[in-house]
Amino acid sequence: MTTALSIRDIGLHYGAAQALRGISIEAKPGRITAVLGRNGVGKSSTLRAVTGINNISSGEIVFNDEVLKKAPPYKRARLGIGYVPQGREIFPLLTVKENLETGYAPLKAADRNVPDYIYELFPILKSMLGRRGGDLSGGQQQQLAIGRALVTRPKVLVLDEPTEGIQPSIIKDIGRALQFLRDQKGMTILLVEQYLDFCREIADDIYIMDRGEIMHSGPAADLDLPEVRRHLMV
Ligand SMILES: Nc1ncnc2c1ncn2[C@@H]1O[C@H](COP(=O)(O)OP(=O)(O)OP(=O)(O)O)[C@@H](O)[C@H]1O
Repeated sequence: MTTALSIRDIGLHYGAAQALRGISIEAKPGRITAVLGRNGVGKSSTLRAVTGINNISSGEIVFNDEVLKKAPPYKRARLGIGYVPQGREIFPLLTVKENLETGYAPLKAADRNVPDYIYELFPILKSMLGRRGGDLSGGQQQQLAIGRALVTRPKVLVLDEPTEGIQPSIIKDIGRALQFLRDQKGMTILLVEQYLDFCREIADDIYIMDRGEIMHSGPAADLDLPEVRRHLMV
């Protein structure tokens, strides 16, 4: 399974306000690509453009050689774009099992099951299947949100600040899970983050974003740390 996602020179507006100014990002097949930036620089807007929640005003997004045009979110989910939104968006009154099953929506009837490897990655989900989503800790909810996205059988997994508000031990589990998905499942992963050390540990390619533009990009190993820290400072 090797699928690439290519964001080409996209612009995005909220009314008259321009949030993205010619963003280009290549999420290469079977690699983890991280976009780093402070609050409000346009990271979530970029991911919402990829998932079809927000329309772009210029440029194009290409998934597996197909230009996505105005395909709505459910069609993109069906194509294989899995999304873990900022703040997780777990259904608090549904059980863990029911939250996972919401991931069935884009699947054919025959595929409507939860693959075992999801429980191997996040054993806590199996032990809490009957609990309400709202009773889980932030870290457990993040694992549930990733599990739910994996139920949709994504080829590309897109995550919005997966470490936000999460305790260090669970951040490590999430990092290991993303590396497993890359290494064992050949998944292409695109995430946005503010947490530099997490990205340096797991990402292959890193982009730095500031005020709606990409300021720097390259392999994680070649990062110019003082320059990156300057962009991440509030
Ligand atoms: N629905 C909206 N309507 C109007 N302006 C918006 C909307 N969503 C975001 N913005 C603005 O667009 C810009 C980029 O926001 P975005 O949420 O994409 O940034 P971000 O880097 O993800 O920040 P955060 O880490 O706070 O989520 C900001 O100036 C923000 O105020």
